[in-house]
Amino acid sequence: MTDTAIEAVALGKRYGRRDALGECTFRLPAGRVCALVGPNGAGKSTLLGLAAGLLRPGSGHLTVLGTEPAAARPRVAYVAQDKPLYPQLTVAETLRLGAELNPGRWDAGLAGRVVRDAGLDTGARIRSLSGGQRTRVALALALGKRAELLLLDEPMADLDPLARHQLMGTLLAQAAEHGTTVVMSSHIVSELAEVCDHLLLVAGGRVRLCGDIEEIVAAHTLATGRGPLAELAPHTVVESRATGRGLSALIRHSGPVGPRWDTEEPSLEELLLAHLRNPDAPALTLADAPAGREVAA
Ligand SMILES: Nc1ncnc2c1ncn2[C@@H]1O[C@H](COP(=O)(O)OP(=O)(O)OP(=O)(O)O)[C@@H](O)[C@H]1O
Repeated sequence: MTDTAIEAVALGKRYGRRDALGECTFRLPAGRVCALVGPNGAGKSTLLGLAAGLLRPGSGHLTVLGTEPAAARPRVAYVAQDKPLYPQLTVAETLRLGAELNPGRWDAGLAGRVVRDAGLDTGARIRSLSGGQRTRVALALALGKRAELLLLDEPMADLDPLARHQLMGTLLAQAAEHGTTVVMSSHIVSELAEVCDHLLLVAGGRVRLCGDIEEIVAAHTLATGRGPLAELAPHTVVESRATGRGLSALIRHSGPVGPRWDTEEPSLEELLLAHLRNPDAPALTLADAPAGREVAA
């Protein structure tokens, strides 16, 4: 078993003349729960489709669980953004199909529990279900597969808060018990902060941040003061804004910050928002082991 779930080297993908992803280089260690974040159109679904072996790279290279994405498919579960299912099948027939397609791996108890927990009628046809109920069936299929890598494209978007909380709990418990790697795209940053330990931020088809969340946060400082901004020049300034108290800057520190600045660690949300507002800030990719070292900027 490889210690790397996904490795991309100069990965690129075009649709016609449009670059959806370009020059993406990153490594996701196995066993992590990774938040895949980025603005609309950033390339998140494209990246997940490539990792799922459903799209082919236009350039560069991608390995999944130590092999080509297509070869890894039996060990990977992918829940696409639109949660495609067969509308004419019932919930029970859908789960039976999951069992047939995954001989030797299928966990019927877990898949059944995920649908029964919401009181879903297993005789109901998929086409009669609400969006959130369909999502639940799609997640039941993904979890029942007992995959080594779960690729989830906005899995929680149409679930009610209780269902989100409950399904996220099931997902994390399963991931922890079986060492499953999870990659989850979402726009709900506050929720990701609670469940993810790894971050991949893409914007404009490029990797902007990648690494352990605690280490990425620790590499940044929120500095507030009366300036001048030039005092922060030794550091990488991701964003600076005028506030009631003078200036507020999110920096990637290189050494101590001057005494005229109050400093604190940013929250993940503050850090992500600053990077999303400033997509041209220098990228940061942290090595994952042993203590997290910067390997590229
Ligand atoms: N099938 C396609 N044909 C042509 N262009 C596409 C196709 N799929 C995606 N794109 C384009 O590729 C870029 C990346 O799209 P992608 O769906 O990967 O972004 P995303 O980060 O998942 O966005 P969102 O957060 O809105 O779901 C966008 O500019 C999009 O218009």
